[in-house]
Amino acid sequence: MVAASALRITPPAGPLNGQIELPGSKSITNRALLLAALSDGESHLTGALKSDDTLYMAAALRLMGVSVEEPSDTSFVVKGNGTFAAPSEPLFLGNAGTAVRFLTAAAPYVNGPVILDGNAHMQKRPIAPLIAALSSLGVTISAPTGCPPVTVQGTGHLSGGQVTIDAGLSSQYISAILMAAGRADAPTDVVLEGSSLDARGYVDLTVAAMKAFGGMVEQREEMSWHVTPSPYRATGFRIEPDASAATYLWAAAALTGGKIDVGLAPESFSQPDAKAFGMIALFPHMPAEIDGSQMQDAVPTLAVLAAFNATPVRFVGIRNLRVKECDRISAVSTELNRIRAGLAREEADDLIVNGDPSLTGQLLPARIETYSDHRIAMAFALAGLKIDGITILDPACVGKTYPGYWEALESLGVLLVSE
Ligand SMILES: O=C(O)C1=C[C@@H](OP(=O)(O)O)[C@@H](O)[C@H](O)C1
Ligand SMILES: C=C(OP(=O)(O)O)C(=O)O
Repeated sequence: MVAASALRITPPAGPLNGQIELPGSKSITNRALLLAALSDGESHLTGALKSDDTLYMAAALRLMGVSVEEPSDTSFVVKGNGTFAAPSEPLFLGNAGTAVRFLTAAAPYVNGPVILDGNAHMQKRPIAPLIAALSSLGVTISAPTGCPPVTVQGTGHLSGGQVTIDAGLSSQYISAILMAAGRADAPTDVVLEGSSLDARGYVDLTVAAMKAFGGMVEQREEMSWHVTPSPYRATGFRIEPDASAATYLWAAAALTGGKIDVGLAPESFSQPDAKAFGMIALFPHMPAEIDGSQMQDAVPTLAVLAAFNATPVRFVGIRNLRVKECDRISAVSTELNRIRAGLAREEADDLIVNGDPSLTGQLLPARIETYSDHRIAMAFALAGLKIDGITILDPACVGKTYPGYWEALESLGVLLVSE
């Protein structure tokens, strides 16, 4: 079914009820793969996500001489020895932000040249602040366009020291440096420029994953972290289910008045997007303003849900959504307006959704453009649970993080027709 060029969704007649086994967390899987590769010994990762983003990461590590085996659909066995071989070809990482950013900071451990590249979308996603930070640590590195491709001349070492980084565009720059710094020659102080950090919860995930592999890292102040080098230790590591994936199912249940068990209570996730549950639970009385800065990947889910809310919702703190897989502020606004003109608008970097519960049950034919962005496809499928006529173009793009998404909806009784 995912080979179809479009999927038409039929609104279910009643509430969606059932149980769904979520895929593993993308963020945690890609952290664990890198940390296992930087460890000496054999790590067993279970509950892992197998999707475009994690398979690009695994393939890149193999090209750098790391043994990465896949004994099952949800596990990886990684044998690292703490060094990376020079890859014989450029590392192609699709549109996986985590893989590109994390491997860029780890590339100095290669003894030789490394080129990190991605698809056309990735070649528009900024990486200059990470390049500047690594240069200041003495790494020979360049990315002439400010986006991938990135070329690193590795020496097998990272010096450590003090590094200041502008993480205004992505928290992944900090996570990348912290993980790499665990193996540096000297302690590293990572200091953030500015006074606030969007997506801070992802840095907390990084710190937790480093500690699980024996890393020594502490947050010293609001805006600084200290890493003491110590060899990462291979370990058995269980990856938690993906919280961003859970948001679609929580929203599907809220929209249809059903109950979907995703196997884990919202408060049990350590990933930032689980916070979105608090907003979903308020539907159809979501607040007039939602700050998306600490649950960024859940904003498309919340925005589509907001289209059916009793009152309008303004999303603030979402500037970074412009540099994700696509410009998500513009994509969500454009596609909501495709369903019905006036349903959403952009105001500077805010998104305003003019919730209208009377959309429910209407026939509003709309072919939703998904911009190769898994989250646009998954979020707009939710509109198809309430409105007749919603067709999702390029449905296979969900393979970036949730290849089983359409099957999950079908297992809940949603009728999908391929076109
Ligand atoms: O560190 C991570 O795993 C992630 C951090 C966030 O990105 P930014 O830090 O670029 O906002 C998030 O959007 C992305 O899906 C995963
Ligand atoms: C922004 C995302 O991904 P990444 O930055 O890891 O490519 C996402 O999964 O929504």
